[in-house]
Amino acid sequence: ADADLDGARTVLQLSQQRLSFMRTVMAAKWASRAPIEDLAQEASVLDAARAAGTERGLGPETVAGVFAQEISAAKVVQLGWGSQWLLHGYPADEPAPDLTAVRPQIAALTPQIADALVRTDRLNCVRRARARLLREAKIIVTTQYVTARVRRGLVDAILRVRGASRRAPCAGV
Ligand SMILES: C=C(O[C@@H]1C=C(C(=O)O)C=C[C@H]1O)C(=O)O
Repeated sequence: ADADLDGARTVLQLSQQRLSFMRTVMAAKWASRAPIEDLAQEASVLDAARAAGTERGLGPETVAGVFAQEISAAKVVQLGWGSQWLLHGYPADEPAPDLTAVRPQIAALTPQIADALVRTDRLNCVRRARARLLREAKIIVTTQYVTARVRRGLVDAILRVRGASRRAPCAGV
């Protein structure tokens, strides 16, 4: 069961890494006047998440549920930067990044997150798992513009991840 908490901690660390790309993503969109939300890109992220889950014996929709929260978090952070630049201007002489260069780096985190999720499928057997993870999330997920609600969304989605087949009872976990 401690392994499950450990796996969840790793997912939170990788989520923090993923969110730390979002300032760059927003800068690229700002320069090209592209909207924050890109539904085609979201669909491809969710497809990759389902496939990664299935490959690892996880319920694909439960893995997609985690990535739905990753995406929602990503948009909150981008909106934070967009608001900041609307109010105060985009930083002088900061070059515009290339979105097509950043997205592969973000995509590379998907299998890593899925690997860590494999270790969390018995989290439901861990005492006070939600409270413990919320406390961890506050320490680990510190990207600017992340809110308590964003952290809660991530933690709750992690707690819902399950193996694809029927589970043994918690006794002995
Ligand atoms: C990160 C991006 O912004 C948004 C968030 C996404 C994500 O978290 O994967 C995908 C598409 C966008 O709605 C992006 O456009 O790549």
